[in-house]
Amino acid sequence: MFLDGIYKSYDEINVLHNFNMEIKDNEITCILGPSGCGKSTLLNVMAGIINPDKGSIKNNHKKIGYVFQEDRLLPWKTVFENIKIVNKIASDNKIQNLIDIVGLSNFENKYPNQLSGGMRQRCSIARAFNYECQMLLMDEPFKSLDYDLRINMVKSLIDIWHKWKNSIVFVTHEIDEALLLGNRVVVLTKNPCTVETVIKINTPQNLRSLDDRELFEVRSKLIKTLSKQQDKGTYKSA
Ligand SMILES: Nc1ncnc2c1ncn2[C@@H]1O[C@H](COP(=O)(O)OP(=O)(O)OP(=O)(O)O)[C@@H](O)[C@H]1O
Repeated sequence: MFLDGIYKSYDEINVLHNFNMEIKDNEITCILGPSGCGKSTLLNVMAGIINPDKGSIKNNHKKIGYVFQEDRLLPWKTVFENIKIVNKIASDNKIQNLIDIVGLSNFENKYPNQLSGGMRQRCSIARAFNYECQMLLMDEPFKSLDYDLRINMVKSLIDIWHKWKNSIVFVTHEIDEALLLGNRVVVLTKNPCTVETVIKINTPQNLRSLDDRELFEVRSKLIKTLSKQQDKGTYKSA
């Protein structure tokens, strides 16, 4: 996908101003940027949910999935049914496997109001995996999870992506998530939102550990770049 000269304003706020970015096929692109810089707006433009004021999007992907910051589950459907609904021909075994991957075994017949916020979000992630899209947009999908669960979800996402090799665009405030997941990490600026830096990480995801030399060097670069941005206090690194 290419975003070419994208502009998007809300009233007097120029959120995206001549924004250009390429999302490579079959890669995970992680996006970091100051709070309120326009990351969700950018994903919404990519998904076609909002139209840019100007600019063009070149996209070969017919099926785009989206994991929103909130779970958006159907309250009258169970966990199993919420996951099934986006791909009704998926086998029950496949859906059960996704439920197990996201750690919701034994909750298949529960309704969203019987789950915690983190469990609902994991259900919405399983639903996105069941959708089998060519491009998956994920807006801070693990933010309601505690550290251990987040790291487990990162590992599950890597396993699924290895089988599937679709394009994933993953917005996060967590540097460690970006380090473990991204083939590329894009840092955005605020007012207006533009691409500050793109860092490529060469070590394959399944061989990465946060102590690796390459990740250590990328972390230092990211911290340096992000510290130039406003709201640098919103970034966390374990
Ligand atoms: N529908 C809207 N109407 C008016 N202003 C909006 C609208 N959506 C977003 N904005 C403004 O646009 C800017 C970018 O918002 P956006 O949600 O895209 O940022 P973000 O980087 O995703 O934020 P966060 O890191 O807090 O999730 C913010 O100043 C926000 O207040």
